[in-house]
Amino acid sequence: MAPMGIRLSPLGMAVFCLLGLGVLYHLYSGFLAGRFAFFMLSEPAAGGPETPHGSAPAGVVDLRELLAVSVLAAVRGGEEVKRVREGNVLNAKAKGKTREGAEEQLTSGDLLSNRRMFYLLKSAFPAVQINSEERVDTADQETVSWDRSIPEDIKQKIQPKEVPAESVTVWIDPLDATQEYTENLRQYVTTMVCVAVNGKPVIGVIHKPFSAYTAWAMVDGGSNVKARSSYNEKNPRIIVSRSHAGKVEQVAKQTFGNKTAIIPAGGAGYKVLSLLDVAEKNQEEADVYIHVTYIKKWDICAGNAVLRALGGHMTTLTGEEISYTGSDGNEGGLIASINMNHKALIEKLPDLEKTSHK
Ligand SMILES: Nc1ncnc2c1ncn2[C@@H]1O[C@H](COP(=O)(O)O)[C@@H](OP(=O)(O)O)[C@H]1O
Ligand SMILES: [Mg+2]
Repeated sequence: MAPMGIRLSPLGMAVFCLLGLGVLYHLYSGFLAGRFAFFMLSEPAAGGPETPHGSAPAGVVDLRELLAVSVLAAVRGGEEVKRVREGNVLNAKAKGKTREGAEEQLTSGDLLSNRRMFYLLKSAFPAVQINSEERVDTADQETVSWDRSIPEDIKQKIQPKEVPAESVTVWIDPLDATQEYTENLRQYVTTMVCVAVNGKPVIGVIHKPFSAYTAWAMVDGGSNVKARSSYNEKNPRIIVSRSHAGKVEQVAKQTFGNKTAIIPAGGAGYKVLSLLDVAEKNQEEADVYIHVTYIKKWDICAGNAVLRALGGHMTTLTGEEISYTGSDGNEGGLIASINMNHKALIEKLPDLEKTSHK
């Protein structure tokens, strides 16, 4: 049998210590040092380390640049959405059904906008993960490049802020409210880009192609849009889906009473804008946005980021934050509000499980 106690000679001890130091040095100079550098770079880096072309070092992205490209992508995608609608050749076809059995439409507007938005973002930030509602046809690449210019209003309001490229997930919705687009209800249509960092929605862009209106916001950064000065907390107007409603009317009435005003509208982007101070002719106003069926993360991420940046909230119906990494679906419904007691709203909601079995 081997002896239980092992004795090392002084030479053995020295070799052992040297080996240990070697391992520590390797860890520190490689992985840990990299992490530490990213951490330092996450601080606003006015005049920080830059490559000769003024862009962030490899492996790192500047959120201000990402915001600028996101706005451009939403606008450029919107041009396609508008062009297809005005040309009246939508080539609409069914791409499938939702879990509730509603037909999901796909048009040339969705596909052409997606192509533009995806390749613009991908060429500007090749290292970043991009999740889009529509599939990208790699055989049909578009060569669109970003000239690296940052619009004046973004420059004035936002400081450069670098984060590791691997922590970023971009979500694109090339045409929100496709159903309404096919019905020519143009006011509901938006294009959206969202940037999540470690799953948290940080940058949101919501663009209305038919009125050339764009809202953007960055958490802990700035925005070009703000909350309204007041909200009706006692008798809130509830904005809900017109084409994927599920039991939302029932939920809203059970929560706020039978007389509560319910506004059916298309598009998740449009419904988030209805909670804000948006000076737009065809934009309705509401106090709370509720959605009870399954929904995809590209539909809600940009609105979630904008609300969060302005001090509002978008959570599941049980009050959980939605993480914008991993799977593309959100199962828990959503409730969005700003300048209201969001927790109190959630506590008022009926148990959805019970409601759906009624
Ligand atoms: N139950 C569901 N399943 C899948 N997608 C849903 C859904 N409910 C809503 N959505 C999507 O969420 C967006 C907003 O929905 P609504 O207008 O009904 O409020 C729409 O996105 P798209 O138009 O981008 O497909 C819609 O398709
Ligand atoms: Mg959508």
